[in-house]
Amino acid sequence: MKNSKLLLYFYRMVFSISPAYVFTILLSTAFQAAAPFINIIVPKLIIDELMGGQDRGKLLLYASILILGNLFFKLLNSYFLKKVEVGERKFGFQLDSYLGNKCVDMDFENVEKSEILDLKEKAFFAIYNLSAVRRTIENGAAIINQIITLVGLGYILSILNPLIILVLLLIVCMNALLFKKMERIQYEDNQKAVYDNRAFGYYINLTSDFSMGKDVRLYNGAPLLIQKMKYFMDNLLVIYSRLFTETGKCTGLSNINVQLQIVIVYAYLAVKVIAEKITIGSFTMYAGAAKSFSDSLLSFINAFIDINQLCMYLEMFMKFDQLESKAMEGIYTKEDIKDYTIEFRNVSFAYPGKKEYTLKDISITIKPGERLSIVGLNGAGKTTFIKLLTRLYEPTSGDIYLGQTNIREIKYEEYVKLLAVVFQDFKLLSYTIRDNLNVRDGIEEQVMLEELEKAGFAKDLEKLEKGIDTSIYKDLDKSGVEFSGGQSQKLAIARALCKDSPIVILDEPTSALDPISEYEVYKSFDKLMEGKTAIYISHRLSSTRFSDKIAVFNNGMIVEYGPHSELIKQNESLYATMFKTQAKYYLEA
Ligand SMILES: Nc1ncnc2c1ncn2[C@@H]1O[C@H](COP(=O)(O)OP(=O)(O)OP(=O)(O)O)[C@@H](O)[C@H]1O
Repeated sequence: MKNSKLLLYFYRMVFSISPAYVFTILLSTAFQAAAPFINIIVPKLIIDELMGGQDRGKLLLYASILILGNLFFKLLNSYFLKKVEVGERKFGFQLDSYLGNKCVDMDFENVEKSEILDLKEKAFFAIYNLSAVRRTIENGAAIINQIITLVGLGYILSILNPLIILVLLLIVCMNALLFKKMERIQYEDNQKAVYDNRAFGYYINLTSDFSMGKDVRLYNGAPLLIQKMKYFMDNLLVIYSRLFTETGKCTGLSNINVQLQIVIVYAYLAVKVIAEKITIGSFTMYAGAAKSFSDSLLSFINAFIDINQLCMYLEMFMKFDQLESKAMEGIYTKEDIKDYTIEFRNVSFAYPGKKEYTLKDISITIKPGERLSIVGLNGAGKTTFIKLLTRLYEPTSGDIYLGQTNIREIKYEEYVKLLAVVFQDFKLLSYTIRDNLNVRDGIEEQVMLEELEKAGFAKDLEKLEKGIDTSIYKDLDKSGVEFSGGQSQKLAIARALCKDSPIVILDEPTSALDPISEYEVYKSFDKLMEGKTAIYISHRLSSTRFSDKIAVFNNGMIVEYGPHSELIKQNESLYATMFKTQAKYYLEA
């Protein structure tokens, strides 16, 4: 994308997030640009008056303009500085939530793609480590500011000698080239450091992630962690030491240039004064104007180069911002769907970046209200089947229908209302139980309590002092409770039930429940599902007794399908073998 287009896109986005912030910056910029002129023009008038007429009235007037003018601009600038600071904070929060929404809306399959992770890393690095957004806004303001100042000062200097502008321009350009070189080195090195930064950050987070504490301690993980951290830290140090050496050289050279410029301008002005071509007052004014002109020019060029350089980073940010979410496509709403028959038609699926298919030519129909149990050996593709049904991934080929509608054509946020899912690795949030269960508009406390009871959590709830208002985990509430695996699973089941969706999907729903709780859950399965379609994956094959149909997955295919009573009769079937092996184990024990 061309830089001008990129910047237009960017400033439009900033303006759409916070128009007030943009206006404050523009006003602040205009006042900042006007301020220096007082200190360049008025001292000349004072000095000339002192060397000439020495009119007290005039001197008093000039001195008053100088003092009051400076005071006025100082007050105004510090007022706007504070306003910009507050605006910047507010804009920062708005940008955080904008990016947060972007991440949440991103297609799930993108979350696992390394190129997308890298893009996100680069985009976030630009924003949070390089403050690319703030710098682009500031540079934009600086460019406007400097243009106003340069036009004014350029006019003053052109009265002296237009050539002086040329000399200043040359020296400033030399400095600008050095600055550009520094920026390029910085960009290259920052890009090189992306992977090492990500890996180092990952290991650093691991050290402070207490949920990993048990595994780290019991598997002697600390030395390996330290070793990995050191490895990536050493890589980063090599990159950054080159960066600082190179940028140091550039800074030294540019300082020499600045001194050279001072010598040239002062020598020229001194010659003019000696030749009585200009007054002492004019000497002061031109010297001040030349210094300010060169400062402004350098700031202008630097802001210009910096903004161009930042475009390289902003491009990552824009690419990330423009990632389209397939999940957001679709036209139909929940109300348009009258028939909840689920149909997989010749569905095959390979994970992104993988050649081999995890699911191969799956065709199956699940009628409304039916209970389907999915069983199979580890890695057979059971969870992947659920991921496709829940649209976390799209089939590589084939289609999934709900009634007569391809699920792709249903708006994603509407589609997920039809599903209540408990994944193997479900996550509860660090809110209260009530907030975790508040998954449907208008849900009442009584319903939450009933679903908690159905999921077998009633007795646990009685023991909680704050009942349904107990916080889960201690992240945000000191009195929060760390529930056991089984208790958490009951809460996750209750949350799914609270959604009151016509299709319930449970992946290993009872794996963490004690045998009695599991028995209770299965006993009340009819009540629990209440005519909903239920799909569940379980390695405990006793659960299949409660299902209407069983689909046996092997190597990404459905190899057996039917009710328990039929499959168990086929002695050689995978299902019968698995069922009998488990039953034998229990009986022998
Ligand atoms: N995100 C992923 N990227 C690449 N491959 C994956 C991903 N998730 C799973 N797989 C692979 O897909 C295959 C099927 O995994 P899946 O989780 O569907 O199996 P499963 O039948 O649910 O297994 P289990 O009974 O162990 O839970 C496995 O070989 C697994 O390694």
